[in-house]
Amino acid sequence: MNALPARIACVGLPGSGKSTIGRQLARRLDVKFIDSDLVIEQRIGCSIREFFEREGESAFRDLEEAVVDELTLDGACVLSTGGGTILRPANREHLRQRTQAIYLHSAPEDVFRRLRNDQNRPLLQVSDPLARLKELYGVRDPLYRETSHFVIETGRPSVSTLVNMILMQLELAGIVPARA
Ligand SMILES: Nc1ncnc2c1ncn2[C@@H]1O[C@H](COP(=O)(O)OP(=O)(O)O)[C@@H](O)[C@H]1O
Ligand SMILES: O=C(O)C1=C[C@@H](OP(=O)(O)O)[C@@H](O)[C@H](O)C1
Ligand SMILES: [Mg+2]
Repeated sequence: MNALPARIACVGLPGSGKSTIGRQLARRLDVKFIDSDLVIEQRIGCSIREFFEREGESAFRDLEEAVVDELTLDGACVLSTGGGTILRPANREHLRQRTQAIYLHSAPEDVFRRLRNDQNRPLLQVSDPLARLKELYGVRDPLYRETSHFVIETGRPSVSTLVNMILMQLELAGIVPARA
């Protein structure tokens, strides 16, 4: 059994449930919850969508890389990343080496259903968001897999069932203690 509790990270497409599941998982493990997007928004003083529009994606990725480097050295926590965090090789390496990374695998159709009416995802403010999600999936799915230690299928189960499934995987791997 490892020294407990571990640093756990959630990776996956926008709408795969990283923020929602990460928050519940942290509560269940009684560790701090950190959402890298919220940390970035606190630092820039505006929404990520506004920042994207004003400064462009690459300025956002620079900031994200600095924040991920910092947060993956923080103590025991559940860290929910942004969907594009895995695009930068340094982020993939930090997540792989410093955390137990969980890929919340979702089909583009599932996340499309969840995010249809969400105005806060800058990359999906296009005329055909489903086509955009399929494109993102094609590029990113191999990178999520390369980064992560566990893959969880999120298509059908509820958030609380997924949290239980993740806890079970982490217990089986000896990363968190088995519940009584
Ligand atoms: N397994 C799930 N079943 C149903 N709804 C979900 C599931 N996972 C996430 N959601 C919903 O989808 C939306 C996006 O989730 P969110 O946690 O913001 O995703 P991410 O942080 O990966 O972009 C939220 O409204 C959330 O409640
Ligand atoms: O997929 C992406 O490139 C992004 C996903 C967002 O996070 P979520 O995955 O929580 O939506 C956020 O980091 C930013 O808008 C960029
Ligand atoms: Mg999120």
